[in-house]
Amino acid sequence: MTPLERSLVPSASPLHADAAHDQAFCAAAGRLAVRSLYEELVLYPKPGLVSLIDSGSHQDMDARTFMRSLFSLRHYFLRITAAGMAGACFDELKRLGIRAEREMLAATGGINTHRGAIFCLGMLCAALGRIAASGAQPSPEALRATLRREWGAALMGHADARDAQTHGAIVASRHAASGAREEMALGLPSVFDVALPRLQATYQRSGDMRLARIDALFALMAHMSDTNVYFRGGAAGADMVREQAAGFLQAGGAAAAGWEERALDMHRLLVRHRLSPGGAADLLGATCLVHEACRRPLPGADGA
Ligand SMILES: CC(C)(COP(=O)(O)OP(=O)(O)OC[C@H]1O[C@@H](n2cnc3c(N)ncnc32)[C@H](O[C@H]2O[C@H](COP(=O)(O)OP(=O)(O)OP(=O)(O)O)[C@@H](O)[C@H]2O)[C@@H]1O)[C@@H](O)C(=O)NCCC(=O)NCCS
Ligand SMILES: Nc1ncnc2[nH]cnc12
Repeated sequence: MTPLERSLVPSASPLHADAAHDQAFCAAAGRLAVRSLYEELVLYPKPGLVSLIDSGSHQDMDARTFMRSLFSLRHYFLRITAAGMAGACFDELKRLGIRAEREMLAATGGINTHRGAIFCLGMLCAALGRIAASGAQPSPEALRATLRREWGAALMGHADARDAQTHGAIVASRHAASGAREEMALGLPSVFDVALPRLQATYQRSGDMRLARIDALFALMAHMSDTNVYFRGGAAGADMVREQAAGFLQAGGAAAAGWEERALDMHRLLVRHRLSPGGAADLLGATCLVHEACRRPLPGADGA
């Protein structure tokens, strides 16, 4: 851990006496969150999305924009883990999230690369910190229960209180579609009930994490309501993304022969229609974070 990382964890949690352990844990959780978003970025093929190979349906951003964004977020995830560990209320977490959004926009020249990720992975990091403070090990069940118990009511309020004309708000007013706020208020059902089981099943069968992430991404696209897709493509665009992704999974997903060509076909189709499932990309990052954080203890966690 660097001295700067150490200084970002202001004081040990009152519940957990060992400051060095707390600092190591927050630094490891922060690095894992950034790495999870990096794993999402480098995955290919991803229909309509930016990768190292191409910019999908985007004209104003490429992989370099995402790398700049990730660099700007490295201290945020550490800070929000520490805040969760110290028992912060939602308003404090929100202040950190808003500051991180500002830093991301400054790093990308005003382009929204990771707003959904700042929100969803940020809350997950806070929950990881909270669990570590109690001396427990993270598990998907513990993460979900912590989100509900500690910040559930405030997240419900956040979902109801739309204060700005964001793309998500515009979509909510035009379509019967939920978005990041509702997903978070319900405790990330798309991550815990849809993407994580799919990622784990494919990984168990194939032992190949790339294939597992591909299947998890397609499961998300087939299931969720992604305000990015609705904003650009309306209900017809959202139906197209869901049907195409469901068709890919019905054909056997990433386990079936010829899966890569089928995924590329969908990529080309979405690019033709200018559709980009950015919400699904963010939730894939969240799924990778949950999977890795629960697989083995993070440095600094009790027993690690
Ligand atoms: C709660 C907020 C995140 C705001 O949400 P809201 O829905 O009101 O506002 P949006 O600005 O639209 O942001 C929502 C972002 O969430 C992602 N997303 C979409 N659907 C879902 C979903 N079902 N579940 C989870 N996440 C979802 C999505 O992120 C991706 O979209 C980015 C690009 O989006 P956009 O700006 O629309 O850009 P383009 O398509 O390029 O636009 P055009 O070219 O067409 O013009 C992409 O990169 C992904 O990141 C949405 O962006 C939040 O703002 C908030 O409350 N912030 C405060 C911080 C906070 O509360 N923190 C708490 C502690 S962490
Ligand atoms: N790879 C990606 N492409 C486009 N939007 C995204 N939002 C998060 N990750 C993304």
